[in-house]
Amino acid sequence: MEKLKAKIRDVNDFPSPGIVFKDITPLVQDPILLRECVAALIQPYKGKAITAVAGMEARGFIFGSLAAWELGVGFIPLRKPGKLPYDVQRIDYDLEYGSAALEAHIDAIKAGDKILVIDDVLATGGTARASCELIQNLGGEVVACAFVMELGFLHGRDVLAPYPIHTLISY
Ligand SMILES: O=P(O)(O)OC[C@H]1O[C@H](OP(=O)(O)OP(=O)(O)O)[C@H](O)[C@@H]1O
Ligand SMILES: Nc1ncnc2[nH]cnc12
Repeated sequence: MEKLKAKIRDVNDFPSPGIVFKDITPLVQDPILLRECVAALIQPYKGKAITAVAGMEARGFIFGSLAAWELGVGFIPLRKPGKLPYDVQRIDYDLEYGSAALEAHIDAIKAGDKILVIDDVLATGGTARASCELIQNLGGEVVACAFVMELGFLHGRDVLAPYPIHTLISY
């Protein structure tokens, strides 16, 4: 996983002063590492009963849709407000650098669906926790949350305590 770390770039003071932003664009531009990264993300869930992968806009779309493809299941986009065209359910939450909201189509998940949640970064856990609650509010079951990296000093794991977590890299 050191190879992955080497391709994640620190950008200081983005998007606001004091934040060290973990930029995954060098990683996703590397075709071999991108494949290795997605393979490692989905490894614990191969052969498990997963109905769909859900990913959060925007970076969760990159890893989530590739993971869905590899697992042979569909992808559910959890989007920023006002982007989904049909009827939505919404959830509001806080993150490391502000507050935000996500929406899902009301027919994206059926009762009993088993959902794997995928994103690039687990920071405060606000985004992932809200995503899990949105999925549950629509009747789905969250099987686990998988992330490329975890910012351990922000204790997102505690916020996500009710859910199994899989991360590839920790800072
Ligand atoms: O654990 P948290 O503190 O909630 O932070 C993690 C979230 O923050 C980033 O998304 P962001 O909202 O910046 O959106 P983006 O993917 O569109 O850049 C990241 O992609 C995660 O979704
Ligand atoms: N420090 C960080 N770098 C990249 N994405 C983030 N999402 C929340 N905090 C982040």
